[in-house]
Amino acid sequence: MRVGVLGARGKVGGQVCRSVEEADDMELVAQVDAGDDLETLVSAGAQVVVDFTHPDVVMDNLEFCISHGIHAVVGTTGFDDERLGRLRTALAASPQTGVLVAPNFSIGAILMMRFAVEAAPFYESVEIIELHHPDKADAPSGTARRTASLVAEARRRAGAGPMPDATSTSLEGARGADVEGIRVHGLRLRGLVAHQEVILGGPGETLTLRHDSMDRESFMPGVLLGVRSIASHPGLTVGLEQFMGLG
Ligand SMILES: NC(=O)C1=CN([C@@H]2O[C@H](COP(=O)(O)OP(=O)(O)OC[C@H]3O[C@@H](n4cnc5c(N)ncnc54)[C@H](OP(=O)(O)O)[C@@H]3O)[C@@H](O)[C@H]2O)C=CC1
Ligand SMILES: O=C(O)C1=N[C@H](C(=O)O)C[C@H](O)C1
Repeated sequence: MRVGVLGARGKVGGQVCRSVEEADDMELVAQVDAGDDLETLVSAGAQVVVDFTHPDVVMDNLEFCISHGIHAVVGTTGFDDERLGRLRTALAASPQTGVLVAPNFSIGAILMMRFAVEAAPFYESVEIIELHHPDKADAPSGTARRTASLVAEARRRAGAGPMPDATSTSLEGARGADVEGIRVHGLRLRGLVAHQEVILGGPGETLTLRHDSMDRESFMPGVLLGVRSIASHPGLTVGLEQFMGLG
C-alpha cells in the first residue's frame, strides 16, 4: 500500500512516517508538510493519505484528496457536524473513496469512551477533564468533545434528568465548557502528552475512568489499522471503533 503523510514533520506525523516505513505491507511514498505542494501526493501515487496537521488546514487537504480519489485517515481535530457534512458531500461525488476521521487512535482512549457510555446511564452526574501538552491548538480536545457527545447521547437515551449544580456565582470558565450539556475542563501543562478523566457521580460514590497516552507511539497501531482498513470502507467513517468490531 502506497502511503503519503500530511504533517510529516510534526510530532505525530513524524512518528507516522517511521511506523509506515517499518510496516512490511506499506510504502511511504510522500512526506508533505506546511508549504509543500499537495500535488506531490498525486505524482507519488499515494493510495492512502494520513493527515495530522492543523484544524485550519485539514479541510482543504481532505477536499484535495477526495477530489483525486485518495483515501484518507485523519487524526487532525476540529471536526464538527458542519465539517463532517461537507466531507459527506465531497465523498458523494467520489463514491469509491473512503475517509476515516478518528478523534483518538489509541486503543485505551477508544475503550475509555466506550466504558463512559456504558456507565453514563447509571450516574446522576458526569464531567470530563482533558489534560494535554501546552503546544496543542484546540480546546477542548477532539477526544473530550467526542466523549461528551457520546455520553450526552447515552444520557438522552436513558432519559437522564438534568445534573445537579447549585452554582449561582462564578468566574468565567470556572465550570468548564458546555458540550451538549456535559462540562469539559482543559489543562495545558509541559510534561503532559494526552490524558483524560471521565468522572461520574451518584449518591455516596464516584467512578473515575482515566486514560493516559504517555508517548505518541500509543496512536500508531490505530493509525496503521485505519490505513489497512480504509480502502474497503468507502464514504465517511467517524471513530476507529468502527474498524475494531466495536461500532
Ligand atoms: N486523533 C489522534 O489520535 C490524535 C490527533 N492529534 C491531532 O493531530 C493534529 C496534529 O498534532 P501534532 O502532531 O501534535 O501537531 P504538530 O504541530 O506537531 O504537527 C502538525 C504539522 O503539520 C504541519 N502543517 C501545517 N499546515 C500544513 C499543511 N497545510 N499541510 C501539511 N502540513 C501542514 C505543521 O507545520 P508547521 O509547524 O510549520 O505549521 C506541523 O509540522 C492536531 O489536531 C492534534 O490534536 C494528535 C495526536 C493524536
Ligand atoms: O493534540 C494532541 O496531542 C491530541 N489530540 C487529540 C485530541 O484533541 O483529542 C488526540 C489526543 O488527545 C492527542
